[in-house]
Amino acid sequence: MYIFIINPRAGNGRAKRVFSKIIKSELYQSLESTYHFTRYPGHAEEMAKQISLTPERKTIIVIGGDGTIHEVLNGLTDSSTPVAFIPGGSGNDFARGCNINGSPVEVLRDIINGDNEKSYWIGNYRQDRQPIRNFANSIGFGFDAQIANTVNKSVYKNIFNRLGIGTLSYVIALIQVLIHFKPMTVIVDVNQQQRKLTNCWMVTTGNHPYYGGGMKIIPDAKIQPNILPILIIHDISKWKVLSLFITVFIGKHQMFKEVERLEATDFTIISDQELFFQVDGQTDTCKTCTVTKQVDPVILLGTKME
Ligand SMILES: Nc1ncnc2c1ncn2[C@@H]1O[C@H](COP(=O)(O)OP(=O)(O)OP(=O)(O)O)[C@@H](O)[C@H]1O
Repeated sequence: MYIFIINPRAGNGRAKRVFSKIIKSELYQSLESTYHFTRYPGHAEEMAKQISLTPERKTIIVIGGDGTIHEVLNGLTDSSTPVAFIPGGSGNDFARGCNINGSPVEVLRDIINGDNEKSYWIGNYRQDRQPIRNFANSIGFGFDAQIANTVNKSVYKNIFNRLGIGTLSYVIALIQVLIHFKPMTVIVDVNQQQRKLTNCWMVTTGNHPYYGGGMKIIPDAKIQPNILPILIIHDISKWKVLSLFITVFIGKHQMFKEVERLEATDFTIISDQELFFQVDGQTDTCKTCTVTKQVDPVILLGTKME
């Protein structure tokens, strides 16, 4: 049984259009399936939870963007329900990171064929004393989070998304944030080593390289168990940050001496002040956060990743 979860708001209606193409295909009509549209934020998470609790064998096929897959991965109660994703959002970093491409019906064929099945180790995070949550793409503290926050609140986001130049929103927000940004003082605990960073711009990790609709924030990140690739930018001038972020688009920013690239099974960030963070593009604040990898991978269908 295939159960489709579609976010009709994702990609300004793109996910809905993607599903209307799929529903007309012979392939879809040959499947035993049901579908559900999300009706409000958080609904995909609730549905994924209910679906994963049913005893039948089923596959969840998500049509939406990064926010929708984030919700579904947080709703799963265990890793026994395979998940597939057909991109229908604006940024679609999850699809990019997992090498899910082709027309909607081609992606559906890749899902049904079943020979494109891979393990996907999602990330876990615990902000302050709240319950553990999952991330599909990335979690970042500081500068990248403030950029995501500015983009999400902006009036230009939807306009640029409609024009297919959504990354331009991040460039504009980067300049807006750069003008006022104050570097953070944080304690970062990586590999049992605590360091105090007094001029820290950002601490970011991801399951794959992409952020902000295609920026290669951690160019060599791979979907793998147990290891978090961590990028820390600190002790850098505002002007140099600008040139550094220009190179993010081609994934060359790791050459800068102010960029540290570490690996760990987990890390904790601690601050006296509320810290901005972004997780899969949505923003929040916290004073401490521990990040790790989930031990049991999600079974992801329809991906051409290595
Ligand atoms: N029916 C609905 N009405 C309003 N918002 C919804 C509804 N269903 C889901 N949402 C919310 O829509 C938000 C945006 O979805 P999503 O992130 O998938 O699309 P996107 O922002 O266009 O794509 P991307 O994140 O890839 O740029 C999600 O945070 C989700 O909670």
